[in-house]
Amino acid sequence: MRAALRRRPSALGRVAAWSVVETAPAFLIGHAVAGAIDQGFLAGKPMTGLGWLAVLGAAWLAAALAARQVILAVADIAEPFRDDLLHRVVDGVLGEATRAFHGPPPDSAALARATLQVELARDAFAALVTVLRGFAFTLVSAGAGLVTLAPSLAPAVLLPFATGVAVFALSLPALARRQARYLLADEASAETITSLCHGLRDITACGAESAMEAEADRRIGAQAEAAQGVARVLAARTAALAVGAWLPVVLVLAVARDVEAGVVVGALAYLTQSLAPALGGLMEGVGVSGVRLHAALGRITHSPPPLPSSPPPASSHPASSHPAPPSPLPLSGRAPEGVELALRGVTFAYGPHAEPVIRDLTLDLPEGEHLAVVGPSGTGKSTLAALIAGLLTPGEGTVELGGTPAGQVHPRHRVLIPQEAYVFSASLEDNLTYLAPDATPQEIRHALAELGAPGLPHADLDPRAMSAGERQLVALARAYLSPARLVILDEACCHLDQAAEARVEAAFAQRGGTLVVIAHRISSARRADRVLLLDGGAWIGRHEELVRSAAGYAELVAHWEPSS
Ligand SMILES: Nc1ncnc2c1ncn2[C@@H]1O[C@H](COP(=O)(O)OP(=O)(O)OP(=O)(O)O)[C@@H](O)[C@H]1O
Repeated sequence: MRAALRRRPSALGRVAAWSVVETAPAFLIGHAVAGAIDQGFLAGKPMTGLGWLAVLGAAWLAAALAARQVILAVADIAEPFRDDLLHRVVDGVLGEATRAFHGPPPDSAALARATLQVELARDAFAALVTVLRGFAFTLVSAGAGLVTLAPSLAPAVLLPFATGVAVFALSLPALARRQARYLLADEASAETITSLCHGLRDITACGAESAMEAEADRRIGAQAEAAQGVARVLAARTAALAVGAWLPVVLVLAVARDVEAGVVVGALAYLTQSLAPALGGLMEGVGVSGVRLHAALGRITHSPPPLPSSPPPASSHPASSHPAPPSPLPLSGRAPEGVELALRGVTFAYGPHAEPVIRDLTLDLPEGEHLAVVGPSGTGKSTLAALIAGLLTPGEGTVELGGTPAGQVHPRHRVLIPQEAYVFSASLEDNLTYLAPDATPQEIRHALAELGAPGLPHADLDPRAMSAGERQLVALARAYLSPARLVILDEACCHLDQAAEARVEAAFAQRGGTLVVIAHRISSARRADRVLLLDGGAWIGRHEELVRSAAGYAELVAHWEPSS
């Protein structure tokens, strides 16, 4: 900051020169008011009185023009300050990435956060320079005006004013600490809630809603407490303002004996029109911009302090994070009676004014059936999968599993495996038995053999070190071992080769229960008992029937065949 101020002496000079003009009314106000009253209106010379007021009006006009110039000059100081900070941030992040050549790539999210802090720092810096300058020049102008107008009244104004400034200055360190704590708490709750939103699907799939709700609650509570801490220190500002700005009014009136009326009003004008607003502006400016600048610079120059303990919730993208083991499954949720899946007139849109993705879909899937869902991208296959799993609620119609609304079925009784499989950092056994705590080692071996995954490492899994295909095999084996009678594979084999995919689908088909596969290869559709085509409308039938009866399906098959 010092470097930024020193680098532009001409801008500093302009700031000072225009500040003199801007704060000239602070000097003139008392003299003009006293002159207008004593020499003009009380002396029976209204034109003289008006003349004094006109002088003051002209000074205010010039001050308004000067204020504009001050802002431009301050910008000339603040912009290079911003550029400087930005260089440091970019150099720092890129330098770190270059040094750790074989390490992870540059953290672009951290860079984006840091550049945001730079913008905040620039704004706060400009605001602080403006406020401090305004306070200093107003203090000098109004102080000089007061001392020259009414030396006998000056101590009654200036002493309490200095006390008010001191009280405020003393409260600053505590305010800075509490503001910083508040900013951290705010960031922690934003981060938690963002990652909860990103991991919503996994959280629901794992039944971790109540644990995650408690976590969000904890963060929001901490933020509220930090905000109350800030508010308590801010109360000290009210005391400082009372002592510095309003006590002098009483003192001036108490000691103003043998002083002309115009001089008393002039002295009070210095206080109420110049000094008190300057003190209020200082408190607001330093209390907000100063503390904000302090926090932003702290963020930029130091790594952020660790957030309060407890790991973030699992992201839906294992490769980009270290998911922690999910919380135990909740006790709520029902076991369906049978697993016949029934969709009745289901319509679903992602917003009240959005076009429905699924429109009036009716579908019956008896227990044990294997259904493949196919269709061009964006036609609602994943949305249907989420509706069947009870993760989304239809706007109209019903989705029931064995007579129980899909949303009320306990997570153990239906499993949805998305494209990005969820694996947490724990042993293979922990991962596989999450939905089947009683599975025996023999059952685990059997599941892995059936799915063609006997070679998975048994030691603690590091999701980031595993291939996407390995992660899918872990998730598939976990679903295979679970008691779920409805399994939904939403492109869950997309990272496996065709042979491995065929083996997995065959294993699930033999396992029993109902199987819904969102297919990304024609071979998946061929293996299914029936195929549901979503292409804006919905068509259902056996593969051969659909090839004949649905032009969209024939086109899709023709498109897929060469690569299948
Ligand atoms: N959370 C969401 N909010 C708003 N719109 C969404 C959301 N998820 C999906 N959509 C939109 O709903 C439509 C259907 O999406 P969906 O993912 O179900 O299609 P899909 O057939 O599975 O596509 P793909 O084969 O590419 O995975 C798309 O237009 C998509 O942009």
